[in-house]
Amino acid sequence: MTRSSSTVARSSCAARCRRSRSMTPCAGSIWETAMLELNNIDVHYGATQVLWDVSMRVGAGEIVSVMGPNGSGKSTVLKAAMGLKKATRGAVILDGEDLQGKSATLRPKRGMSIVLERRRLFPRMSVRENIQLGAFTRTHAEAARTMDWVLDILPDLQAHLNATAGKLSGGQQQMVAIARGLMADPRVLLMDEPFLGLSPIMVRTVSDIMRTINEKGVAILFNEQNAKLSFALSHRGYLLESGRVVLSGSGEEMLDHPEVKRVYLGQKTEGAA
Ligand SMILES: Nc1ncnc2c1ncn2[C@@H]1O[C@H](COP(=O)(O)OP(=O)(O)OP(=O)(O)O)[C@@H](O)[C@H]1O
Repeated sequence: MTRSSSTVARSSCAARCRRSRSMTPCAGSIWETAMLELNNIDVHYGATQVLWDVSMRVGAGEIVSVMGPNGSGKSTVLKAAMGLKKATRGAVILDGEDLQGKSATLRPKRGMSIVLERRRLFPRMSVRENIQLGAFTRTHAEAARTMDWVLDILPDLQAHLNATAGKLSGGQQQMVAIARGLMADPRVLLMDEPFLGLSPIMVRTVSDIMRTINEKGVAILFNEQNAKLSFALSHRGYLLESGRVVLSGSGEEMLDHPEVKRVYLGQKTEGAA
């Protein structure tokens, strides 16, 4: 299959997914009332372009995944959304406000925060100190209130607040990283490879935590290269290949797409040799 024929087929599928959105509970009005929008984003590292014309939407209350193979640009999408990597073209819109070109520190103030890939904790600091770093834009009183809310979502952290972060297991460290992201009291939480390096049990635990966070009214945009995990957890998903969005739809539609099944789920599909 050639790239061009594949792209045409996939683009029409993406359009069909959008047109048929009322068939799925997650889309419809949510699509129309996008909270976070990436519009036609290009990103370069030096002279090398890694994202081309990437457009994505995250509606209030949605879990949205970005799936794709190694090096397809998933992390760069999240970094561009968070302002950690400047897009060379396009716009990042949060609740109608164009954040493109504005400082990354404005995002938490506007209700967006990120859980970085590989946790990025300060290993010699305590769990409490690591978590509190996420509240750097907030008052002491606000941070204290949010800490209670965070510990309600992640009660297992309570017993480890005074422990040295670097001594925790990978799964516990991921909880700390999530807690730190939540301390900004975000309305949209970006999660860069939240399952990286976790055991299957911890993957289930972190998936459940993501659902709980979402049920509390926080929209989530996350990336993951396992198709099943990505699309089973998300209301909607995007497939990114070589820096381009090649397919989008509801989680169910993505899991049911013949190409996702064949290439990313290793399933034989009708007509396949
Ligand atoms: N700091 C950087 N400098 C130069 N190139 C980079 C940098 N970061 C990423 N890249 C390149 O940009 C492309 C996209 O990388 P990115 O990390 O966004 O992909 P990814 O889909 O998240 O990959 P992975 O699943 O392996 O984390 C890759 O070709 C990568 O080598």
